[in-house]
Formats: sequence, structure tokens, C-alpha cells
Amino acid sequence: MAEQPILSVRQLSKRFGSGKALVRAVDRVDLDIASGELVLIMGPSGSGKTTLLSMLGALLRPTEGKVAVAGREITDFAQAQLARLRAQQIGFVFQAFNLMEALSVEENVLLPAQLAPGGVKAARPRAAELLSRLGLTARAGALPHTLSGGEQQRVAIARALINRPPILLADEPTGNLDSHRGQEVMMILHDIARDEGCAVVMVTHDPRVEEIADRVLWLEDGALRDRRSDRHDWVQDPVCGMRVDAWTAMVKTLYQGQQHVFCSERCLQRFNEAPERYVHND
Ligand SMILES: Nc1ncnc2c1ncn2[C@@H]1O[C@H](COP(=O)(O)OP(=O)(O)OP(=O)(O)O)[C@@H](O)[C@H]1O
Repeated sequence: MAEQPILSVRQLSKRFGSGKALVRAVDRVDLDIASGELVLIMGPSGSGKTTLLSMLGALLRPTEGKVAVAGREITDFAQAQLARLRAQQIGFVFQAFNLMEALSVEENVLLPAQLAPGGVKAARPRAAELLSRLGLTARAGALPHTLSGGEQQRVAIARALINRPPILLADEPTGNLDSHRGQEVMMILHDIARDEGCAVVMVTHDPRVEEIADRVLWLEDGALRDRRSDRHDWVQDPVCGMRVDAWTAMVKTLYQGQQHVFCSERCLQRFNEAPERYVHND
């Protein structure tokens, strides 16, 4: 990576609990993210994705290791410094849109600008530009509950970008959206990464997003690896017959000592109802 990474972590670890209850949620992760890059973090449930993202966004202090934003180490920052850093350098988009219900769309978008040097007034043209870009101009005065899920998530994206942060962190941003709206939100994030030079790091379970990502990282048991360099391990879903990558599949079960992999929870449920229908011991 020729340029200095906008976000860099070294030997980053987070442990919860102790003794028998010790959880190594993130375990000695090294990672460099460049400006304008769209990076996906995927992995099974409970593998440490949210914990890693929270440390990347200075929302959670690591147990060990270092985090640097634009070459500046933030590990020893006091709470007030971290709050300023988050307000100015990092935008967050979550699965739950977390909009303020009593505020209009535009007021929601402008909220983080209160913490920016120019304040809300200076940010108004930027808010108008973002609302236009995200197709929300006509809804600027509306209250969030009158918007569709996809529109609400677009408001959350505009809010995350109001202070022109060089880093945008998104945790399951399409988790509450149908596939069409989800795809739309993904393309917006992709375009923003490209046009604004913003690094986008996204946690997702959605394999369709892989196509638009620059890098796909796989987190398992707290450890990270580059998934595209790994080979695929194609197997057949025993219920529907679909080709599934056993290496990355989320839905698996053990039956008679053998692992079976499924395309969805629905197929697993059907399998569990009558496994003997799908497993042939010949
Ligand atoms: N505050 C906490 N206290 C104790 N354990 C925690 C805490 N936060 C997370 N963990 C544990 O750390 C591990 C990683 O959790 P994390 O939420 O980061 O996983 P994830 O990959 O984001 O999961 P999912 O895809 O289900 O959201 C889990 O075993 C979880 O139970």
C-alpha cells in the first residue's frame, strides 16, 4: 500500500470476561485500510465482527494492540479526544437506523454538524447536497416514521457523511431492508467510497455485496484473513440441491458425525424435521 492507510490496526485484541468465561472476541488482528476502499468484514455469528468494528470506530477500547487514524495513534486518547475524533473523522451506519423521531430528516442529517468546527449553519449546503444525492430532497421536512426503511437508512447514511469523515463504518446496514432496498444502499455506499475517497468498512452477512467490494475479509474466532485468496469448497445443500461454499456458509449442522451445509435457515429447518430423507448412507 503506497499511501499511508487512513485506518491501521496492529495486534488488536479484545477479551471479555476471565477464567472459564474468557471470550477472545478479537484476537491479534492486523489490518490496513486505504482511503476510498470498500472493505467487507464477514464471518459467522459471534465471530467478533461488531467488536472489531467498534474498536475501529473508537467506540470500544481494545484490551491490547494499536489503532491509528490517518497515521495518528489513538489508543491512549482520553474520552473527550475520542469523542472529537469520532465526530470529525468517522461516520457510523448501523442496522437499526437510530434516527431521532422528533426531528425532521434534515435536522437528523445536521445533528453531527453541531460537533464540527463550522457548526450547523456551515453544514446546510452539504446537507442539501447529500439529501439530493440520496434522493431525499422532497422528504427533508418529513419525520422519520413517515419514511420507508430504505429511506430511513439513506437518512442515516447522509447523517454519517455530513462532516465529510474520511472513514465510514457500517454494521449490517442492509439487515433491516428487503433485497432491492439493500442493494440500493450498498450501491450508494460503493459510490460514496469512490467519489468522496471515503474508506468504507462494512460488516455484513449478505454474500451479494462481495461483487462491489474491493476486499472481503473473513473473521472467524476473532482472527482475520483475506477471503478472496482462500479457495472455495463447494458442496451441495442436501435439501434444495443448491451449490454452497462450505468454507463460508453460515448455516451448518452435524448429523451422524458428518457436517451438512445449507443455503438458508429454511433448508436447515426442513432437514432437521426429517434428516433421514436427505442423507443416504450408501
Ligand atoms: N460486552 C460484552 N461482554 C461479554 N461478551 C461479549 C461482549 N460483546 C461481545 N461479546 C462476545 O464476543 C464475541 C463476539 O461478539 P460480536 O458481537 O463481536 O460478534 P459478531 O461477529 O458481530 O456476531 P453477529 O454476527 O451475531 O452480530 C461473542 O462471543 C460475544 O458473546
